[in-house]
Amino acid sequence: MTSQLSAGTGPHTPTPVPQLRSLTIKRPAMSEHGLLDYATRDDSLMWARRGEGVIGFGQIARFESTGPERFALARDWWNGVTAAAGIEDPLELPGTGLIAFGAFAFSFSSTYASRMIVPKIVVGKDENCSWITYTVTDPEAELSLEAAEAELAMLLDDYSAEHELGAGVDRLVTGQITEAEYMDSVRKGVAAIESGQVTKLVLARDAVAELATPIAVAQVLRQLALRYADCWTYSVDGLIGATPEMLVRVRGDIAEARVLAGTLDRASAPAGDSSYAHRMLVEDEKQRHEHQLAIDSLTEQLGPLASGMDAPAEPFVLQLPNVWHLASDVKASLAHRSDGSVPSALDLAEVFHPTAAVCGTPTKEAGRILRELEGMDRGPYAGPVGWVDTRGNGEFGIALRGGVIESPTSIRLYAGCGIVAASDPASELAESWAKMRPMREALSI
Ligand SMILES: C=C(O[C@@H]1C=C(C(=O)O)C=C[C@H]1O)C(=O)O
Repeated sequence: MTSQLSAGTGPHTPTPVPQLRSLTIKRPAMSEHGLLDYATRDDSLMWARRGEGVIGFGQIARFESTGPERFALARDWWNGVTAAAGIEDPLELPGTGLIAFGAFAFSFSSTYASRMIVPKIVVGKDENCSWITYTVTDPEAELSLEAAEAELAMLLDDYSAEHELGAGVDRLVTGQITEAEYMDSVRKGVAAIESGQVTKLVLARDAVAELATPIAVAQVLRQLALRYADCWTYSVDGLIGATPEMLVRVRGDIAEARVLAGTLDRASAPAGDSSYAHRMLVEDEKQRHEHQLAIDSLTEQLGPLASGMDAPAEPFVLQLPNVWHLASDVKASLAHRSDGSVPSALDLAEVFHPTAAVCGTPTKEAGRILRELEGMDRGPYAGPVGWVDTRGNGEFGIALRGGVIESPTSIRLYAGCGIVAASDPASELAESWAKMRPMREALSI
């Protein structure tokens, strides 16, 4: 059953807004693996770090949009869904009640449809408790803990993904551009910087992993989550990965972001040199400059929306299994608007996207140049991926260190590098490979 409410305006056909009823109930404590115990289906939605987060099963509502208005249309739709929904949520925590997972295209010109998906069942966990949210459209459907648990048990038990042995061999093939073309685009990027058009440009490339057997998505996600414990492991409708970069997290009126820029391949580190990362990142002028540009772009946009902001003067070194990054955690108190509300995680994802860390500086000009130089559609790579609840809480990471599943046996991986005047094409190519390593390892390719 749908109401007469419709989402958005403009060239898009209005998507009917479903009338949802949802019930959230606290659940008993989970095992030490937390949510990972529930990451067994290849088709589930996921946002998790250190066993906490949200996993979604099934799809009760969905919205798609493209173009420059993709965020605004998604927001209108979500506001409509929220207004029409009957939500029973005694917990009222970030992530409880009705939530939607979202994945957004990097560019307004992408053919990738940005999407919001409301799961039928969500299992969630934070530092204090676990919960289940059950959502139905049928006005006659029973909304109870028993019905929710029965459906969850059925989804988890009945599912055994078929990953039969195939005939081919696993291989990695050239994506939309070759390695030589990538290095050429880096050269052109450096020239654009030297001519003063931009100060920084992020240039990306892709590679397609073709597997002999269907991708064991749940297994890949569990591996990423265990190995990349400092990252947020995500899975939204075929977009999967583990990102170290938090575009924005909103809890009540607090917004937080983890800004990364400045990378060092750990495979390049000389053995026994414990000060290597500090010297090559914290004490390196090029890396610090690149990092500062990323911080400035965030704080400039956050400033007008905040009543207070804490941006550390010195970045720290984030150590991941594949690379080291220069990282800064920025925290702000959001300014209340005249109606008392604060911007939602989805509002802020739109404001901050694309950051200098994945696009360049100044953003608009860098975006124009990268579309021209990259020669590929980034799809959802480097776009916001995460979830939002009906109170505006949510988490959107930047969809990095991942890929898009294009068929049961193929996945397109993406990686990019920040280019500044001192960048060297061969080093940037090597860095892009280092950034694809987590997915290649998880896929065993
Ligand atoms: C663009 C990517 O990563 C971004 C670029 C970085 C850099 O150039 O140093 C570091 C972290 C990310 O902000 C990617 O992983 O594809």
